Amino acid sequence: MSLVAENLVKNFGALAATQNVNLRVEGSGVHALIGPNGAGKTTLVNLLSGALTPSSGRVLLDGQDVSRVDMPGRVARGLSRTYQITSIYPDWTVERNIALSVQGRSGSSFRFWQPVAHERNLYRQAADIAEEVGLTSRLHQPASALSHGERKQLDVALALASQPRFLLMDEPMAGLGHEESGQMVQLIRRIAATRSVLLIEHDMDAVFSLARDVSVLVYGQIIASGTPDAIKNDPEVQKAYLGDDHAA
Ligand SMILES: Nc1ncnc2c1ncn2[C@@H]1O[C@H](COP(=O)(O)OP(=O)(O)OP(=O)(O)O)[C@@H](O)[C@H]1O
Repeated sequence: MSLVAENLVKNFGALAATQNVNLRVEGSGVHALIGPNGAGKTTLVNLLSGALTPSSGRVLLDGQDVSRVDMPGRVARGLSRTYQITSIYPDWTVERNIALSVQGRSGSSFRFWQPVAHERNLYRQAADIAEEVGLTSRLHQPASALSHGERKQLDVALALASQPRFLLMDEPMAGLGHEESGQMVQLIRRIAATRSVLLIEHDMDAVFSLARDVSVLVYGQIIASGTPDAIKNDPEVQKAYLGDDHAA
């Protein structure tokens, strides 16, 4: 189970948003990607997920070159992502939002000869995913009735609908209060027990409590990769990004 960026480059005109990035995300657990605003974190996730094509370099999924494979193709190979801006249908119930995502991402077309059994199966899977993200009690509520934190949980549920082995999470704590952030940390920990998670996050307490490995991106380049302790104590990282707050 490995997701690898190899000499990855992305240019937007004259701007090199991703500069020769080498990154290896492997095994279950959380690999955090941190860096200042505009460092190129979202661009890198877009390259890994297939939303963007690299200017040069490769993305390897379990050793296979997927650089030219589109997003649905990568989802089918076990790579999914959450977004900074969610794509939830507010008038639909939580259950329906998840069920449609299961159907949409399973790649299997509608089985017209057993529609009822198929639908039952979709809703059973939706209920299982809702349970995993802690939304069972909200299953039959419209998504518009959810709190901001619950909506983030639903966003994670939609990403889990394709049964990914790799999950790219783009700022899942953004806009969450203290308690909601704590719940999201627990949820990510549960997810990462059996999956490989690449987490982009500005909340350093969350990053350092969750991550097994941390990579630091500055001006499109990875300036350091290592354990949370090694990163906290790296003078270059402190200078470029962390300041003294997280120095041990
Ligand atoms: N489609 C695009 N066209 C042109 N420039 C872009 C495009 N997408 C991103 N950029 C630029 O690339 C750089 C990296 O942006 P990116 O959104 O990847 O950074 P980020 O680290 O995710 O930032 P943040 O933490 O604020 O979300 C920025 O200078 C941004 O303006």
